[in-house]
Amino acid sequence: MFVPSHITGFFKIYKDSNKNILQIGSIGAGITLNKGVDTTITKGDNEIYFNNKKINLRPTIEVINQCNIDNYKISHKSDFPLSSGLGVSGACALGVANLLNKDNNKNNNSLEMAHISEVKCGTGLGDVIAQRTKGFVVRELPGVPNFKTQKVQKISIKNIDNYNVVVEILGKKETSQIINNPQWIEKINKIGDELLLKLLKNPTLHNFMDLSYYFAKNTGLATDKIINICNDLNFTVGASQAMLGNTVFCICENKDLNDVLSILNNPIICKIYQ
Ligand SMILES: Nc1ncnc2c1ncn2[C@@H]1O[C@H](COP(=O)(O)OP(=O)(O)OP(=O)(O)O)[C@@H](O)[C@H]1O
Ligand SMILES: CC(C)(CO)[C@@H](O)C(=O)[O-]
Repeated sequence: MFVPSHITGFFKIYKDSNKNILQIGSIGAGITLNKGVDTTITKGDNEIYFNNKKINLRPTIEVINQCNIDNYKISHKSDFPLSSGLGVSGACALGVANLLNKDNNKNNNSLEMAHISEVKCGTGLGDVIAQRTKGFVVRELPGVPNFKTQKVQKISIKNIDNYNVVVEILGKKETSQIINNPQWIEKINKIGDELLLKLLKNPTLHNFMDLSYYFAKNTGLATDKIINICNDLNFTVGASQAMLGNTVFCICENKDLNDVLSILNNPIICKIYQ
């Protein structure tokens, strides 16, 4: 079961504790990539493997707990590491939830299960909704119900084959340390507030990258190192920090790909997956 990775460019957090957990989440915009996580479930001793290493991956465990299964071996094969702003924990949670719900025709539940797991673990607020939608995704209301009420849009991209998403992972950053911190929430929400409307007025990849860079820089989430790399990539469609990680992502046209690769140390070339 393949689930694409997801990069959030900018977002705003909605965490009202009086609300149902399905309504907690974020609004924002991002893209899914053709690299991600492939998950399988076989019989075993209740173990979870991530790229052949046994780990206790909380978002996956949360999904299992909701399903009451036993004697499983879950294997996540991922193109990217965890904690890098690429929505890998969400891809793992949604992959398991999709597999566990496939047989009993409850597939609509799998998104809810994965979202609940991500919110409980503090590992994501909107990734799995975008990962289910796929493509260039705008989330106009927080949480899962809005997926059903069409408040999640897939923006069409003209000439999509001409675009590459180049990813450079510089280090790790735990999402929960940011989205559970009141000072960061305030900064993120102050800057993130008007960006979605600006994107919807002009829904292009170029504008998405401009707004993502503005968000990364003005929230203070991006390090100087990331800002410098983004500035070096200013001849492209745009470059910014993948939220919420210590990772640069750049969208470039085919004609600029070699120049982008020459600037980065460990570039990973992806395509937008829809
Ligand atoms: N070796 C490990 N063993 C167990 N859990 C791990 C290990 N490495 C990372 N994790 C867990 O993986 C999860 C990563 O979630 P996190 O949200 O930070 O990253 P992500 O989903 O990959 O990216 P994003 O920033 O896009 O959400 C966290 O719960 C973290 O504790
Ligand atoms: C919080 C987040 C940026 C982590 O990847 C993402 O889940 C989102 O856009 O809500």
